[in-house]
This record gives sequence, C-alpha cells and structure tokens, in this order.
Amino acid sequence: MKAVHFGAGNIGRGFIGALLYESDYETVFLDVNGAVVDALNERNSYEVTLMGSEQQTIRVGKVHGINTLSHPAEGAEAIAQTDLVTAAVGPKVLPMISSLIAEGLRARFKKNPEPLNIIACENMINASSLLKEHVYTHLSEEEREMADRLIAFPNAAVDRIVPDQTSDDVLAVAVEPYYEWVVEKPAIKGAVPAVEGITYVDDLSAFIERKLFTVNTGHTVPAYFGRYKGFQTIYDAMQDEEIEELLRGALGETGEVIIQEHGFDRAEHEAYIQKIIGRFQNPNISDHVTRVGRGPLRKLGKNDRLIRPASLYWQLTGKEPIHLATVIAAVLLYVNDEDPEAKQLQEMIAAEGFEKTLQKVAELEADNPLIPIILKRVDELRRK
Ligand SMILES: NC(=O)c1ccc[n+]([C@@H]2O[C@H](COP(=O)([O-])OP(=O)(O)OC[C@H]3O[C@@H](n4cnc5c(N)ncnc54)[C@H](O)[C@@H]3O)[C@@H](O)[C@H]2O)c1
Ligand SMILES: O=P(O)(O)OC[C@@H](O)[C@@H](O)[C@H](O)[C@H](O)CO
Repeated sequence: MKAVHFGAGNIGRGFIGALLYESDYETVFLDVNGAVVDALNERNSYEVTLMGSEQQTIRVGKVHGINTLSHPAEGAEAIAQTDLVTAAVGPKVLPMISSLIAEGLRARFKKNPEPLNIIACENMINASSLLKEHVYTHLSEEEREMADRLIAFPNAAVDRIVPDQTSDDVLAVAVEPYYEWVVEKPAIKGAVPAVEGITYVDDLSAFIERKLFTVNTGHTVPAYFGRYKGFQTIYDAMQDEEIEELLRGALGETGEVIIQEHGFDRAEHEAYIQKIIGRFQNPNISDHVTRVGRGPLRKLGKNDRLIRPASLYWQLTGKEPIHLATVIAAVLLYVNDEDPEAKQLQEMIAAEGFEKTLQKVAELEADNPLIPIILKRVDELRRK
C-alpha cells in the first residue's frame, strides 16, 4: 500500500509516518523543507524514540520525500498513484497544499479513477472538510462531480505530544508514547484504510471536541501562563502550583461543556483529564512553552480551544468561565518576537488596545459578555 503524507514535521514523522510504516505502507512525504526531503531520500528511514519512563527506539522505513517547491509535478503524480493521503502541516497551510492536491486528483481521474481518502490531521474542528473546500476551488465543475463520487475527506482527531526536536539528526524524532488517532468512518470512500492505530467512529464531533478542549485547551495553560510567569518548558511550568490550579479550573470548565454537550460519563472524563495532566508532567520530554503557545491569533479563533469552550460554558451553565478567561488574558499578554502571530497580536494591541483586538481576533460582538470578564483579568495580570 502507498501513502502520501504532506508535512514531514514533528507529527508527520513522529506519529503518522510511524503508524503508516507499522501498517505496511510505503510513505512519500511531501514537504517544502529541502534538508528534510534530501535526508529522507538519502536514508529512506528514520528513528522515532518513545520517551516514556523507559526509552524505546523504532526505525521507520519505506519512506522517501518530494520537495513540492522544486518538484510539484512529482507530488501530483504521487497523489495520482497513492492509496491514502494524509496531512499535518498546520491549519494555515491547508490552502497552500490544496492546488497540488487538485492537480494530483486531475491526473488521478485520467489514469487511476479509484476512490481515495484524504485526511487532514490538524488541531482544529473539521480540518479535512476545510481542506476539501480549498481543493474544490481548484477543480472544474466536471472534476468536482468526479471528486464527489471518488474522493473523501474524512475528519480526524490526532493526539500525541511531539515536542521541538533537539537531535542533530534532522529526521530523528522523540515523542511521548501515548497516541490516539480517531477518524470518522461514514465519510470514507472505498476500502477503509487499514492503518493500525486508527480508531474509526461514526460521529467524530464528541472526540475532536474532547481532544481539542481538553488536551489543547489544557496545554495553553502551562504555555501562556507559563510564559507569563517566566517558565521555558511545559514540564517546568507544571511544577508551579498556581499553574496546576488554573489548569484544573480551566479543564473543569471545558469538562462541563463536553459532558453536557456529548454526554461523556463524569468519572470517565475526570480520569481522562487526569491522564492528560500526567502527560504534561512527563519529565522525559522537553516541550517549550513557545511551541505549545505558537500561533496565538489562531488559538484565539472563535472555534478554537479557548473562545469556543468559554462561550459554551457561559451559555450552558450561566456561570462566568473565570479560569478560561484568565488563560485568554495570558494569551493577550503573550510576547514572543520570534512568533509572527505573537508579534502581530502585540502590534494590534499597541495600535487598537486589548478590547478591540480581542473583538477582532475572536470575532466577538462588542456586547459579548466574555469581553469584560477577560479584560478584567488582563488588568489584574498586568498589575501583578
Ligand atoms: N506536534 C504535536 O504535538 C501535534 C500533535 C497533534 C497534532 N499536531 C498538528 O499537526 C500539525 C503539524 O504540527 P507539527 O508539530 O508537526 O508542526 P511542524 O512544524 O513540525 O511540521 C509541519 C511540517 O509542514 C511542512 N510544511 C509547511 N508548509 C508546507 C507546504 N506548503 N507543503 C508541504 N509541507 C509543508 C513544514 O516544512 C514542516 O515539516 C499542526 O496542525 C498541529 O496542530 C501537532
Ligand atoms: O499544534 P497546536 O499549535 O495547535 O497546539 C500546540 C499543542 O497543544 C499541540 O501540538 C499538542 O502537543 C498536540 O495536539 C497533542 O496531541
């Protein structure tokens, strides 16, 4: 079996690539990073180390790379011939890979009109559906009809913490042992991809919200509050009592939303939260607060991990989401000149103030009751 994976980065190599290899796929990574693509083609393998209490290294083989900047036609040809397409490039990059996918589908319709599943593994709700929208803008009416029949974009939730890599080897990747990859089954076209480790479900919404609003909301606490308090890594931030208390409070609020919306069992959800807190406390991985806090504009988006659960908590319980508001305030105070979104956020705040910036970035109406709660917390944090 053949797979094409967009993005030979942390999660691409450290998670998707590893599972594809274990499931006997031959994987071609499509990426714009020439050094990584060259290394994949020189070695056709790389190492993934599971950083548990004991370390275990596995070698992922049957891989090569295509640089989509210099060799886009090869990328399109790979899509034409493949059995599965996956992507983990970041939500903002999805539009940028869409024209190449459309080119690949066009070639595929002529030579190999077999069903194909395209799964975007990003931390967002309905990433594959978003990718589909972008791909369809590059297809003609007739091609869209073919795509409707043959091409599926099943949504997915992926979970494995893959921190910034410190090895001199550009391909080696250290990861936490835990993983979860959930894919919506009804959307699949043709044979269900036989990837060991994928859990197929009939309705993904509960799983993606549980993951995004627990793992990713939770992660924002040691990231942004950790940065606010001067910590460098998630592990170090997690040693701070105030941060752990804020984290538990924020996950109490998102937990209420998830339980009320999706009917998860309260005790089971509490155990899920506990497991995730344990993952953040893993002493064997060093994950920088700046990686986890990357892209604050995206993370303040109305459907992302902070604003959406905060709004839902307010609507469902009638109570103020005070912990989530505190984390959102810490995002507004996040300064990192090496992160273009963090720079842009601070420039917006300098030009227009906190209130207007929050309204704009989170797409909140001027009279949204969350705004004064968050602004109060901004004031308190600035005075501390
Ligand atoms: N790292 C994690 O712990 C983790 C876990 C679950 C999900 N994710 C999600 O996976 C996605 C990728 O995250 P990551 O941590 O692997 O980031 P990363 O920066 O390590 O990897 C992204 C890769 O995409 C490549 N890329 C950028 N533009 C491209 C293009 N136009 N065409 C092809 N490749 C391109 C980059 O060169 C890089 O290799 C994000 O959406 C993230 O939210 C990450
Ligand atoms: O990838 P982001 O920027 O959406 O979020 C940062 C981290 O929370 C994220 O990468 C987690 O490590 C991952 O989602 C764990 O499954």
